[in-house]
Amino acid sequence: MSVLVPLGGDLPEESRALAEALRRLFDGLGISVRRYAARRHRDPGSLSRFLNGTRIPPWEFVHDLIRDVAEEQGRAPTPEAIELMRRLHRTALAYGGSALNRVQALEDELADADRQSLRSAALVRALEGALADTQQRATDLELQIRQLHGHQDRTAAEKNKALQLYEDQVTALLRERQDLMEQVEALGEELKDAHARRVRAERRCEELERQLVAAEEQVPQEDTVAEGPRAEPPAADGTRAVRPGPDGPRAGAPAADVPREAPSGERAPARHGLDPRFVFETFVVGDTNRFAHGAARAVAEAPATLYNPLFVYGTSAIGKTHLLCAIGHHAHRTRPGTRVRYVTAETLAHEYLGAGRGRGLDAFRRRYLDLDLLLVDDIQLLTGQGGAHEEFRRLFDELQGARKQIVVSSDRPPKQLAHLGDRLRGRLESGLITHVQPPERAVRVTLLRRKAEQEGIDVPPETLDHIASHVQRNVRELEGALVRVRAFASLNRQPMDVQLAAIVLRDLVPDRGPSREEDAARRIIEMTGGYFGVTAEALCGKERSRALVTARQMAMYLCRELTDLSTSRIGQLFGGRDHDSVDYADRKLRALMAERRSIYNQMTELTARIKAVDGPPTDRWV
Ligand SMILES: Nc1ncnc2c1ncn2[C@@H]1O[C@H](COP(=O)(O)OP(=O)(O)OP(=O)(O)O)[C@@H](O)[C@H]1O
Repeated sequence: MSVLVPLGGDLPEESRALAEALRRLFDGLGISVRRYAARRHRDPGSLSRFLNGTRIPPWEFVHDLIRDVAEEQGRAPTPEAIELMRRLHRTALAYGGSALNRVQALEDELADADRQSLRSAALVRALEGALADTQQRATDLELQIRQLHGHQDRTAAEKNKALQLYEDQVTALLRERQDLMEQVEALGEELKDAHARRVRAERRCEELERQLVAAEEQVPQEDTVAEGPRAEPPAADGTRAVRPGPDGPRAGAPAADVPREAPSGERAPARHGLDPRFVFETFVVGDTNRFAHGAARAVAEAPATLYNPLFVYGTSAIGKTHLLCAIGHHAHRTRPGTRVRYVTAETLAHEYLGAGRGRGLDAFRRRYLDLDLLLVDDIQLLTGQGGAHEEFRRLFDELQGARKQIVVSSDRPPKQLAHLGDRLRGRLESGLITHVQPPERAVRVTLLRRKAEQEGIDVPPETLDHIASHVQRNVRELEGALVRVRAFASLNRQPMDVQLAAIVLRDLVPDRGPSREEDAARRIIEMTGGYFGVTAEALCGKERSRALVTARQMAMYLCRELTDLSTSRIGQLFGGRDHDSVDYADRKLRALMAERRSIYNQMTELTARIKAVDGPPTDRWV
């Protein structure tokens, strides 16, 4: 809208003020009137008149100019600047213009006021709404707070009730626990007693079983040939006992007390738990055992001076027990009065557990601390039950401190005896460690020749050589092979030549890794049980019916012959029996096979069946 301003005459003050403000604003654009008029499509004349105050421009022009100047200066027009110009423009219209201008100005102002009033009314409405909302929310929250307070009170009351209940229960349980702990203590004592009684009863059973079998064998039987002098049964304490003569132990024994060679399958009375057959004189020396033999001799000749302890290790049946016993015999023979004891680690642990506490334990300790020479076989089988490792370590320290000799054997080097604990293992490593390896061929031939001589049989050298070349790892297996060849030859009335040996030995000794030996033994037990119609559990159990005893002995014999396991380990697999039981079964079966065709046939058939199967035993054994 264009506004007319009166021409000529004095300009009203208000118009001049507006024109002055417009000119200052326009200067901020930094361009000429003409150029600005061209850019905004305006008439330059009118534009000049606005600026010199001769016409009052419409508000839109003023507003545009404010915006253009702000843009030119790189900013937005400030509300204060707009308001200032608005006031100047209104004043100019009101006082500097015509009546029409004034009407127009008042209308503008009214419109502004109206807009303002509308805005204020809208604001009032919005605020009223917001107030109502806020009040409503406050009311809601108040309600929620009251509900939560109620809930909180109820929960606290319930919690207090539950806490009280728990406290009552805890008090009752604590009381019950105390009672139970007292009962546990009492039962523990009873259990210890019962355990000791069980160990004693087990030993008694073993002993009676041997006596029973020995007694049975005295009774003449149709199919049985007398067995000759019997082996001395082990004493209840697990060592092999001295059978006293009428005047005390071994009256009339040779002056030097040299154990005589016992014929195969029999055992002369033993002394100090030492097997009388195992002396240095009967030990065949070769490259694989020379060092161990030399160390054993040195220890036997001067106990507790050179190597203490002496630790001998190697696989099964390569002469470790033989060397231990030989040391004992030699020491005893050359220094009469030397107190020697040979014991398996298993027996040692049993004795310790059976000793209990108090006097029993004192007696146990005295029995060992009185010794001059302690020979412990199969240390790998020393159980840690009831602190047996610690006890043995203590005995070890005291004996060593008192300059008493200790000799220990094992199927593995001390480093691999982690289960004995670091302290005991350290003691075992502290002396001389010797490794015995399976004998070389020449030694094996010598051993076979000697065995044949003892048995009084004539075996051609080439047959001995054939056997020696086929059975390499285990002397027990080697001797077993000779027994088999002999039995087969005698039953078939054939000469013991190489052909016959080849037939008997075919597949006799399987090539099996050591880790599978126990699996193999378990399979043997299962299959022998199956063959005789009894379970493996019964075979390893305590029942002693005649049929079961024979089947059990056959299984033991086969385990010994067909695996590399030590006799002690085999005994363990048979329900925790000791190695004497296995030795006894072995001797008995050898004799029976040579005498009774039925037994030989059964053993041959069973062996063939066992060899035909190659796989792990069933889960029952796992
Ligand atoms: N070098 C040897 N000279 C004479 N006999 C030997 C020799 N090596 C082993 N033997 C004989 O072999 C049989 C088994 O030996 P021994 O009982 O000493 O074995 P071991 O190594 O202790 O085995 P295990 O750990 O299974 O008991 C014994 O009859 C023993 O006399």
